[in-house]
Amino acid sequence: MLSFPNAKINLGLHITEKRPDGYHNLESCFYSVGWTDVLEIIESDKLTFTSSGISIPGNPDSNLCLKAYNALKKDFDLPSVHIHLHKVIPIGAGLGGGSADAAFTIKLLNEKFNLKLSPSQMEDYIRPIGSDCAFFIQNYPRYCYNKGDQFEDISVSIKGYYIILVYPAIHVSTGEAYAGIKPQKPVIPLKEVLEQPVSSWKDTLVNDFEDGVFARYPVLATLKQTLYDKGALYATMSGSGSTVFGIFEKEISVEEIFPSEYLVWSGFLQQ
Ligand SMILES: C[C@@](CO)(OP(=O)(O)O)[C@H](O)COP(=O)(O)OP(=O)(O)OC[C@H]1O[C@@H](n2ccc(N)nc2=O)[C@H](O)[C@@H]1O
Ligand SMILES: Nc1ncnc2c1ncn2[C@@H]1O[C@H](COP(=O)(O)OP(=O)(O)O)[C@@H](O)[C@H]1O
Repeated sequence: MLSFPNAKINLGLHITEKRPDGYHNLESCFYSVGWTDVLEIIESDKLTFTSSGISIPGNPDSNLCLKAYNALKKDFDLPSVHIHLHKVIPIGAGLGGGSADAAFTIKLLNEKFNLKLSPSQMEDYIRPIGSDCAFFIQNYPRYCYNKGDQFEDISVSIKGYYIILVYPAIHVSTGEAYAGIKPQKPVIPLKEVLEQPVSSWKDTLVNDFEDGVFARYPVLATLKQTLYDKGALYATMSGSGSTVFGIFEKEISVEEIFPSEYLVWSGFLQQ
């Protein structure tokens, strides 16, 4: 059985407070985009994991797909499987690719072995594996809060706009990005900003990680400005970076804008 774990972007991101457990509370809007990995699960005589495409740092035995399998295995008599992941979404890029792989593993196993888990039960299995994993279970644009693992529906739609995502081959560690933050409540509530048209977001929709990460990697600020120069209505960094994206009213050609080592995805937003 095959599935296609997709990336997310953050529309606004406020780190509001440090929690007693060392994590941070945040508020953001997670928005699914069509940059995808490919995940296949087949029955096998022993549990194995392989990957192709972009090389994944770390030991394959600790891949998030296996963590997701093991989380279900504790409660269900699952058969052994072979999991193959073809990695396309850049890693450590603020796109939540690894979290999507974990969540889609749970969804695929639920379907393949008819476990009859509800979306909220699947969210409970995946939450301990990574803060933004739970989003990918239901996978539609939502306001998120707490550690980024609790959700509310929201009226925001950028469906039909054209988006360009650019990963400039810089790996930002999520933990380090959080370490550089001074938490504070936003002046204008995020939900209020998101109800306004995209064309007004430039001065009001803010990612709190930008200042610290741009100070370390000034090329990211240049990249954001390039997207505005090309006509973006709105441009920002996604999550803790380093991917920067621009939202455009219509399709634009991305050829020759960016250096060849950058990974670029563009397309119309479907949700
Ligand atoms: C920043 C965000 C925002 O969308 O996305 P990405 O940039 O990763 O896509 C997320 O909060 C990333 O969540 P996720 O990538 O799942 O983080 P985790 O693996 O759970 O945590 C990595 C490290 O980041 C810090 N961390 C993470 C989440 C959180 N709410 N507070 C934190 O302080 C902790 O130091 C933790 O050890
Ligand atoms: N299936 C996977 N895909 C990507 N990264 C994975 C995966 N499994 C484990 N990891 C580990 O998780 C880390 C961050 O993954 P990723 O979700 O891409 O980050 P981010 O959400 O910050 O973009 C990587 O450094 C990698 O070592």
